[in-house]
Amino acid sequence: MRVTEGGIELEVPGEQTEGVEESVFYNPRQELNRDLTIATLRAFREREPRAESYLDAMAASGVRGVRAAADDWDVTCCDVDEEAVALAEENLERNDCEATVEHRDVNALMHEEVFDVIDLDPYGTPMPFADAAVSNCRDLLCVTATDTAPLCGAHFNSGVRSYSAVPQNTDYHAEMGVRILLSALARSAARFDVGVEPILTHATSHYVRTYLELEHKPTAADAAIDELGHLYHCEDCLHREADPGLIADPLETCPNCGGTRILAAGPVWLGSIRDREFVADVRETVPDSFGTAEKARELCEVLEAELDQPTHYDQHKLCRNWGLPANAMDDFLADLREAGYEGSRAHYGGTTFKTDASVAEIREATADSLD
Ligand SMILES: C[S@@+](CC[C@H](N)C(=O)[O-])C[C@H]1O[C@@H](n2cnc3c(N)ncnc32)[C@H](O)[C@@H]1O
Repeated sequence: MRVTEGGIELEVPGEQTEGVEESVFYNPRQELNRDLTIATLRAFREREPRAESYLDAMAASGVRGVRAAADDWDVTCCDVDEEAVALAEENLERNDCEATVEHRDVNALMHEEVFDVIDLDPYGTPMPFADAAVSNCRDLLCVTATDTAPLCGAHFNSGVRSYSAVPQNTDYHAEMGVRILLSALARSAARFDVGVEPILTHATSHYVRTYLELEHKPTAADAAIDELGHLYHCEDCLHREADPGLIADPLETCPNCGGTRILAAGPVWLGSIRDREFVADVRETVPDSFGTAEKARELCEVLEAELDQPTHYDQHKLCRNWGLPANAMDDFLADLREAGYEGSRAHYGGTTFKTDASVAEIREATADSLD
């Protein structure tokens, strides 16, 4: 079937049924991910003009590589699958784009060659590729993880195995995934004296995507490790606390309700998940011609305004816990701000928000409007 995306044309094997395209080599649901990738590459090149080489490490149809090559990146497409490699070659040719195409295990390639930008987009966890990527990427590492159940603690053992951390299944599950992934990548990078700074991260539908600016310096690796810590979550009243530092000081009893059903997660990334200015640059770089332009810009806008707190609340879940009907999110946030707290929407979904108020303070600040 023929697919058009970001101004390029692809031929991918598969059937088009009722407008939904299905192919093992091309996932239309990842178009937002790819549009943001291209916008991020453009914004990053403004920031770091010497960045030239881009490795599409898991090329499949070659869609990312073709789109980057059309933007004048010096592209290498790699895939371990023979059919994918042939397809990527055809799609490059179809769009008059040049790139090096490698048919091999990308871990071996990354250990042999250094790239300015590496894009990891595997099925499931990216961690088997993390060591080779962080040690052989000069400037920007782009990573997708689609194993959201292990990341958020729903598949606990798998999460522990893949990420060498303890994830917990909470009401902020997508954010748990973001922070477990960033923690694991920061720790992998630190082993090679590389520091990571997440300049853009989002959790969208069934994946987490992050862009890490790398600094090859032990002090930068130390600074990234300083962003790690633990999260404690009360299953009864939804109170949560962040505990910075690698040495955990676990909560035994909830300071809000006295409950003892406390979940402990970590090490997680407690630092910022994006650079606001960079996200604004990305938003401004998204052209109208991108299929997901509106969605991409909206996502960037929410990310720019989102507070840095390491967990978000779900307003509906809180109100259910209090046995009260939820009101409009704008009114709810206005009450928090009027009471002197910070409040923002979160990009994790319609009823999610962030605040510096504790669960008890939220209850008090919004009581008049909800009761
Ligand atoms: C999710 S698909 C990539 C999708 C593509 N990047 C896109 O945006 O449409 C994952 C690809 O990774 C490839 N892959 C898996 N393990 C690999 C490895 N060790 N080295 C290179 N490619 C690998 C698979 O063959 C598959 O084509």
